[in-house]
Amino acid sequence: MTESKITLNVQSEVGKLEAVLLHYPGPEVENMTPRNAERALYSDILNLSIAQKEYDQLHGVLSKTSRVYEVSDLLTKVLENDILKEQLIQKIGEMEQVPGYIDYLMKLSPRNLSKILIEGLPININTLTDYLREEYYALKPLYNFYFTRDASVVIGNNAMVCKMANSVRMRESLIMNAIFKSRLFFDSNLFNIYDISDNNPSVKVEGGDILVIRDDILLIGNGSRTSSQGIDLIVEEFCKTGSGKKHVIVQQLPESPESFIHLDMVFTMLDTNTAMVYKPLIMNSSPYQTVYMQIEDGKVVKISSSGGILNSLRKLGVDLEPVVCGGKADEWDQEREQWHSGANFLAIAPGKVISYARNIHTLEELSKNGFEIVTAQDVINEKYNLDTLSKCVITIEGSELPRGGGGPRCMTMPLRRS
Ligand SMILES: NC(=[NH2+])NCCC[C@H](N)C(=O)O
Repeated sequence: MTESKITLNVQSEVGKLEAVLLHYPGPEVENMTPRNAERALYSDILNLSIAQKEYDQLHGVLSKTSRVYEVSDLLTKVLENDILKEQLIQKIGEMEQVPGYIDYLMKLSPRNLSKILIEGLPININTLTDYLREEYYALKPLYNFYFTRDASVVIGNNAMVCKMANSVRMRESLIMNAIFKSRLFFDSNLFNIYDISDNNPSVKVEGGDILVIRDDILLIGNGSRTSSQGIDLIVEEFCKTGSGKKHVIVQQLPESPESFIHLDMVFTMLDTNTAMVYKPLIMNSSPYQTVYMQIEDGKVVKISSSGGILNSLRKLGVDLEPVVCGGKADEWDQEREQWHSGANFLAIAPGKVISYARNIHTLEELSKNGFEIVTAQDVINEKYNLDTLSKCVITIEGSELPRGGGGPRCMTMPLRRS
């Protein structure tokens, strides 16, 4: 990471990625047992050493192609400032109801504190009540922090801090808020959904549900992680900035299975004119509505049901060719590959995307659509010059990482795209 500040700017899902925020998965992802894996929002427990090797491939490709920021480095820098440190610790003490640990945390060095805030802090057991509670942690590990996509989002020049649906991910948002608010690294406006939600428990917003399609179009998933009340707040904030027309397209999502948690698990952009779709939900008729909202000079002037994401976008001049996750032939392949984040792509430039190597039917479909398949290792070793390829999928190994419940889009938070 270099030192100069950058201005946040994201106006699309596919513009050339210039800066991205990552978190290298550490011991926090293993700090669980089958008894509490579900509470950690995991369907299985990862083998960390393999997950890290897989993550190295993602990290390697992104470091070659854009500027990479690591959350724990930024957090450590923030904690070097005593005032910011105290503000963050107080907030955590209050939100996670651990006032008794504040003095201890304040005495830790910035690096050590950053580690504990991410990897968790075991509870001091000196009362019978604590003993019988069978709780191992005072501060739970941030099991899901390697999915940096979810706790904050950059929309235009704004950083938005999310209000997570599950308390086990709440600290991620507090940390992201401290990082943006410090203004040490990024120039941007900041709005925090927690702060503007007025403690309304119905307000929930997570970044995996938010796609910036164009500077005037947001596509938002509405399901277990992002509520209608949350979307109404985003609409209000999004309306306030700038003048003229804006468009919000909302796609309802099923509550289960858990692979439908975010919109980016069923729909992601691959190029200016191509999207990856999970066909049963995006192209077939289903009980899940697509709703179009038009906003003019700060006011919602129209809300109507619209026949699907592709149709809504086409009306706004964004004509997308869908590529079917799992291939067109077999619904089981579609279901299985969607489960392993087969629709979750990150574009690092128009038509240049990253995905897991395991989803072979999806890759075959992409190949039929003119995408060259190259491995992350070959890109890292400079066997390919990405500038000379027009459309490509860079594949990373993914046996362990997808067990956490997400893919390349979930694991990356774009800070700047051109
Ligand atoms: N943008 C995404 N789809 N993120 C996936 C997050 C998965 C994570 N286990 C959770 O349940 O929160």
